[in-house]
Amino acid sequence: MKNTFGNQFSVTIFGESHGEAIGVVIDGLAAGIHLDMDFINAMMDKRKAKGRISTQRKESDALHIVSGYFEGYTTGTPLTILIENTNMRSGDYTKTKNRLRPSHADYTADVKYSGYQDYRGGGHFSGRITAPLVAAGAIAMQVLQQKGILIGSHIAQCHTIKDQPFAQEEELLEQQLRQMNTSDLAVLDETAAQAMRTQIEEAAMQGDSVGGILESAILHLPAGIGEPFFDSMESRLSHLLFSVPAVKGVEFGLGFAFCDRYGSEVNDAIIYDGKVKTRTNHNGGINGGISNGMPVLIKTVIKPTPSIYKEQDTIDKETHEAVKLTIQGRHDPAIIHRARIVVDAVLAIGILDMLMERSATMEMQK
Ligand SMILES: Cc1cc2nc3c(=O)[nH]c(=O)nc-3n(C[C@H](O)[C@H](O)[C@H](O)COP(=O)(O)O)c2cc1C
Ligand SMILES: C=C(O[C@@H]1CC(C(=O)O)=C[C@@H](OP(=O)(O)O)[C@H]1O)C(=O)O
Repeated sequence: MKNTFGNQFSVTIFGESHGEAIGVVIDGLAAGIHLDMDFINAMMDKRKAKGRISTQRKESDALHIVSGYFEGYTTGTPLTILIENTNMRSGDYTKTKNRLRPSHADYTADVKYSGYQDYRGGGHFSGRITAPLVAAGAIAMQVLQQKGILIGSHIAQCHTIKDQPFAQEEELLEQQLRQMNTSDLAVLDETAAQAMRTQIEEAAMQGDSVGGILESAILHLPAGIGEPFFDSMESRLSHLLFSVPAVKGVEFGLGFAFCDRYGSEVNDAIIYDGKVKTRTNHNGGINGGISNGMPVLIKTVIKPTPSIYKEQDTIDKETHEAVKLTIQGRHDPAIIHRARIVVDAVLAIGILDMLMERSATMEMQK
């Protein structure tokens, strides 16, 4: 299915950045779940553009639940959420309509949709469509939290500034996740946070943009979730992560850093401490595509925002002549601080879907 993800907990997203509204249809929610709107809105708030480090397009992202919800509880039928677009400046895109933005989806959208796509603001390819994704992820997160599962991320690196890494010790990691989940700028080290802000603001002043790396963790996930090959936990989570605009790389555990290590250095010794555990967690909580009960550890690379104000080389899509592009409009000088909650949201969607698959199999056959 093209615009839908999930087998048991499925989300279908729709809308364009400059259309009337964007939204999501969620299927697979049980009847009788009391939605914690304060929790859901707090997650929505973390994606919002704030200050000089974000786009100046301000949207309230108010959630209008139009189906599947009655008197504070889910009904068990498809839950549809609409989010109105209220602050568009479509004129910014008129003059440069034929000039394909380097690194954005203007060219690929044009080829795929034969020129019928809504080009304003990147249309359906806009980061704006991650707002309904966060709404769906917040609902999934609420369900997971009731099962004791905790998900969170921090900005491990923004351009050249590094945060301290997540703690390896589980109790400390849990504290850090809880701290990040109440922070607006998800950085552990306050000095690094300030340096990141400065670097983003400096890039913005130059008409440029920066990217970075998010580090995420999933805690208290039981062992045994996932499938051996095509639906391995890595496959399912990276499928979702690569759906987020501007994500260009994902790694689990040591990831690419495995390349120059000996097996004897990076094999995770198995121990028993009330339950089966590993002494180290280089594999990021997953073996054979299946969770092993240790924290699931993921890194995600977010590229610098494609729409920059410096002059760029491109072509006119009608004439194919080489032209210069100077954009107008309101863009994020960095995406990473807003994408962090989108990453948490898609991880929650993926984990809930996999847990529901597992429990459906066990319930029916055991
Ligand atoms: C939360 C969020 C905000 C974004 N803001 C912008 C933006 O202001 N300007 C822009 O050009 N791209 C922005 N992007 C990224 C583009 O949407 C994305 O790079 C583009 O759709 C091309 O997709 P790709 O980078 O995955 O290839 C944003 C992405 C996210 C997740
Ligand atoms: C509006 C949001 O982000 C937008 C993401 C985006 C893009 O190209 O991805 C481009 C800009 O929007 P516009 O269509 O107005 O140029 C950003 O402001 C949002 O995330 O809510």
